[in-house]
Amino acid sequence: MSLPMSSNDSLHAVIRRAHLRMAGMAISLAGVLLLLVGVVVLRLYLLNNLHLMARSLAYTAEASLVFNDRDEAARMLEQMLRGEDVARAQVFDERGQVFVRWSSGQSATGGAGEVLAAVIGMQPGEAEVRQNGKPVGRVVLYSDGAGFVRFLCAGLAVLALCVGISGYLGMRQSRRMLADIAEPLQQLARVARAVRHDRSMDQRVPAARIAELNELGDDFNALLSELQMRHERLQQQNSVLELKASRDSLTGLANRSHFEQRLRQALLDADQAGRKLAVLFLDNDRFKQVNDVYGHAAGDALLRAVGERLHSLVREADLVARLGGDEFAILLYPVGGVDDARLVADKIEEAMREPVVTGTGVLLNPSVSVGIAVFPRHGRDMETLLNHADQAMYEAKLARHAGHAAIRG
Ligand SMILES: Nc1nc2c(ncn2[C@@H]2O[C@H](COP(=O)(O)OP(=O)(O)OP(=O)(O)O)[C@@H](O)[C@H]2O)c(=O)[nH]1
Repeated sequence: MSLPMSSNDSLHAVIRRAHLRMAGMAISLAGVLLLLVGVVVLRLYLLNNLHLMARSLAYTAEASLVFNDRDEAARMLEQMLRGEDVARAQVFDERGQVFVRWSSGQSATGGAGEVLAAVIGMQPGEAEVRQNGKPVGRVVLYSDGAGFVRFLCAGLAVLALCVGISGYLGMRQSRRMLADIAEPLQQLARVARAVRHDRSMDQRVPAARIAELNELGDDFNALLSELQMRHERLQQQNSVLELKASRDSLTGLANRSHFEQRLRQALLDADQAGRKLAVLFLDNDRFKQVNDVYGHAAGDALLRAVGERLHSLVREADLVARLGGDEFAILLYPVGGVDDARLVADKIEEAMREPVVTGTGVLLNPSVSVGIAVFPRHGRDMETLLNHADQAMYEAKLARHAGHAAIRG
């Protein structure tokens, strides 16, 4: 059976409509057939009944006809037919003349029964009146069709009840089917939507009662697990790449581009929040000599050691970076002002007093020159601040070059 469907019909609506139609059609068909069979059987029964009644009247009317007593015949008809499903009765004498008539008057069905009886071809019930085997008259009875009307009313009421009950059962059945078929599909759609819109791959389709749908859900879940695994692997690889892209490979500190990115963000934030930040620019003193005298590996060891010491001196929120070569930078945010930044610079100088021992046992005296720039006092943008700090560092280095030895052998 094909059902007309609009593209927006839900599965629930389709199942419910199909159930209702099937139940309605089945019950209507069965009901109409039963009514037809019932009418045929009832017609036979009523006809038989009418004949029996006519025969019994024929026995009773025998005396009235023989003694030509019409009053007695009329009384007898009234007595015997009142309350029966008979509309009219006629008693004929032996010449075929009407001897007496009887009518029930206003019928309970208002005439509809008689029309119905005529429609289904209900014939009158007849019986001969005999005396000593010789016919002396005839009794004819016409049905008032009340039996048919009662049967039809009861039949239609039962049919309506059956349609109602089957409709209700159909709805219940469709609800159960909805739970078994539509709900797993809805869950599948919900999870697919969550994956598509929110990229949330940790949701799974619950188990379904129907084997095929359960298998579909399992396959979908397996696919999701695979996708989730790949997604997590990609995320891990991305974060490793991101980390690599923002780190200096020698010291493990932030590199220049990451430092500049963080500095830009911090400047925006400090500007909005009315806070201060400081940039410390650091350059190793006479670093070239380390490389020249002890080799590049010793120079690397010194750079790593300086990086570690710088990192250990600042707060978690601050950022230490190697800008390249023997240059480092520190972002202090938030900071109280120039004095706080100077305190950090002093701590750096203090930390550099401790010599560095390389893997090959070479003892190196680290020394760095530090320049300070504070936002907003020395500049409001990154370039100005870095230039200022660089200039300050250069001046500090000039002062240092006077006497400090960078290498102690
Ligand atoms: N070992 C090592 N050396 C590096 C690295 N990157 C740059 N250098 C060297 O570091 C030296 C930096 O020297 P400069 O800053 O120009 O000079 P300096 O000797 O520190 O002199 P001042 O800064 O004036 O005190 C150069 O010789 C570079 O070749 C590195 O990753 N490892």
